[in-house]
Parts: sequence; C-alpha cells; structure tokens
Amino acid sequence: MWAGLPSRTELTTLRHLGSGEGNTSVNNVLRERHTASGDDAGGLERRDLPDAAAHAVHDTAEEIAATIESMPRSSARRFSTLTDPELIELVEAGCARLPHEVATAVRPPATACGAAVVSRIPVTDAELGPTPRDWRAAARRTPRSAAFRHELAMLLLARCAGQPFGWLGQQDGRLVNTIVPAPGHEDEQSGAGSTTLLAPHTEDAFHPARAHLLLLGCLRNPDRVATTISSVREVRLSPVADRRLRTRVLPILPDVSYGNDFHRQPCPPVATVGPAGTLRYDPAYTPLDDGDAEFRSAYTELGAELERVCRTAILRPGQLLLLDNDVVVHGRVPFTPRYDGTDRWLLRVNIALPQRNRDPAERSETGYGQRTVTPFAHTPRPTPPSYR
Ligand SMILES: O=C(O)CCC(=O)C(=O)O
Ligand SMILES: [Fe+2]
Repeated sequence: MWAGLPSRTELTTLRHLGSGEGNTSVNNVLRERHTASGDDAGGLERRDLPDAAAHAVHDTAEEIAATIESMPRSSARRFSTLTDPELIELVEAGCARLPHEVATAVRPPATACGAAVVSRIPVTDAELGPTPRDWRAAARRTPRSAAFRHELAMLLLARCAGQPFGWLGQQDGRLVNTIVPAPGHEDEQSGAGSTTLLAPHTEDAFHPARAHLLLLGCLRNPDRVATTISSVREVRLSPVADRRLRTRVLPILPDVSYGNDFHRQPCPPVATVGPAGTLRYDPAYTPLDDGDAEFRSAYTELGAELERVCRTAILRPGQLLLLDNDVVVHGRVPFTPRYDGTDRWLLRVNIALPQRNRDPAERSETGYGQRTVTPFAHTPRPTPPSYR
C-alpha cells in the first residue's frame, strides 16, 4: 500500500509549475505543440452518419422530449439527470427503433488510433441559446430546450454503443455531462478548465469501473479548440520501461471534478500498462515524485511516446468523438474562454461494454468510494451488435 500521498491540490499545483519530473515532458511539449489550432487528425477514423440515420436520432430525441414535456410539471422536473426510469424506458424504446446504421456508426473504434470522429448530427446554433456558464447552469434547461434534445440524442447514441452510465459524485450523477469552460476553474485539470493544457489522461483512470468508451459530442466550438488523442497501440516502449509500467507502483487519485479530499483514503498502487497492453494514465493525478527513479524514467518515456503519436481533433458542431478509453488518452489544448454565452460547449457520456473484461487485479479496488449510476445495466441491449 502506498503511503504519504500529497493532497490533490499539491499535485495539481506541481503540474502547473512543471516541476514534477514525470509531468514536465507531457505538459510542456504538448503545450508547445498544440497551442496552434491546427487539425492534425490524419489517421483518425472518419465515419459519416447517413442523413436518414442522423435525422432519425434527432427526431427520436425530439419525440422523447415532447413526451416528457407533456407530463405534469412535477414529473418533467424529475428528468434533470436523465436517470428517471420512465425516461430510460423511452430511450430504450427509441433506440430499438433507430436504423442499424446508428449502431454501426458508434461501434467501438478498432483501428490503431483507437478513436473515430462521427459526423452529421444536426445542430442549429441559433436554437441552442447561450453556452451555460457551468454544468449546474446547464442542468437547469427545460424539456423544451434544444440542449435537452441534444442530451437525449447523445444518450440514444451512447445506448446504441453500449451501456451509458454516470458517477454519483460527478455532476450530480447526470448521464450526459456538460463540458464548458467555467469561471474560476481556468487552471483546473478537468473539463471545466481552459487556459491550461488539459494533460492527456484516461477518463476516470482512478476507478476500476471507468468507461470502456467515451463519447464527446460538440455543440459549439467557435475558436476551433482541439482535443488531443494518443493511442497506446501506436506507442513503442523499451523492454525495461514496458516491464516497469506493468508493475503496480503508484496510485491514481480522483480528479478535481469529484471533490478534493481523497488523499486521506487508502490509495492502492495501480499498473500503468495492463496485461492486455491497455493504458491507465493520468499524470496530473499521479504522485510521480514518489516513484523510484526507474519508474519515473519509464513514465517519462511513455509520456514522450504519447506526445510523439499525439493527434488533435477540432470538433465541429454536430461531430462526435468516440474514444476507446482502454487504448486512448485524451486531453485538450489551452484556450481563452469567452464567458459571453458563445463558448465552446461539449457533451460527454461514459459508456460501459459489458462484454469487455479488465485485469482481475482491479476488482479489489474500492475506487475511493465513487459509485456509478447505471440505469441501463440490467436491461438487454435493444439491437444486439453483429460486429464485435
Ligand atoms: O475538452 C475536451 O476536448 C476534452 C475534455 C475532457 O477531457 C473530458 O471531457 O473528459
Ligand atoms: Fe477527459
């Protein structure tokens, strides 16, 4: 058991100062390379949703929103997290009616890059209204709003891919998270940050129940801010580094979106590279200074490789980025927030693939007490996939 962990605030501060040995190369090199807003998405799989399929998603979301709106006011209010059982039933039924091209478009990325951009979800900027100032403001949307319809569309798409889930301790357990730059969080290592590079990370690397797939949907991105993507399948490690990164040396802590008090809890070390060559990586929330020299050197080598293979994707409104969270680490280049209602606005859904197993060694981890919200876990998937 690892002991003596600094607080997460200290860790994050270290990163920002660039003084953590293992962090520096990741942070600084990526910052230099990716401040320009060029799209470097060569090799990223591109998938177009056929028009009819894209409109079917849009129309189904609209129907569900209309059904909810027709309910008495008190019932409609229950749908804020999208976890209400009646809403889940509507999504299940809606998903079963969607053309099979939708499930095909959101199948797990199987290329070396481990990520796919799916295009052509209809988004009309004029009906979106102002970008919310933070996720709490976003949660106050009404069933009649375009934002609510887009959240439902994301949920339908995610359900076609697997089992969407949320985290009780993050954004109040909402199944569709809002990613917008939030005042006061500019330097934060989370989706609410902006002016600081969001370091490459496995989503929720600290937890054994982290997503297998991550779906990011773009509603607005006027300054062409790029998401970074690096795949472990394209990384080449020396045998020494590979061996070291497969041993359990350091813990990974929950990110700041879960709160700030986890250093008091037991922090079991985890393997950075799993037995199947998968990646579990979050340098901003790993106490790298406590690793031995050999581990730190291996971690630095991995960081340099992730930088070498890094691609950037500038999402346009109506585009989705589908990431294999076991294979790909993602981040975001720094940008200047506007805070005038026209800011970048993404939606995010965590997706579990029940047919995918992880390292059995992870089963004993407690995940710092963080619990998932899994309303789709006990219902059979409406359109069984033929492609896995
Ligand atoms: O803003 C982005 O492009 C990615 C943010 C991110 O890491 C996330 O939402 O999990
Ligand atoms: Fe992320």
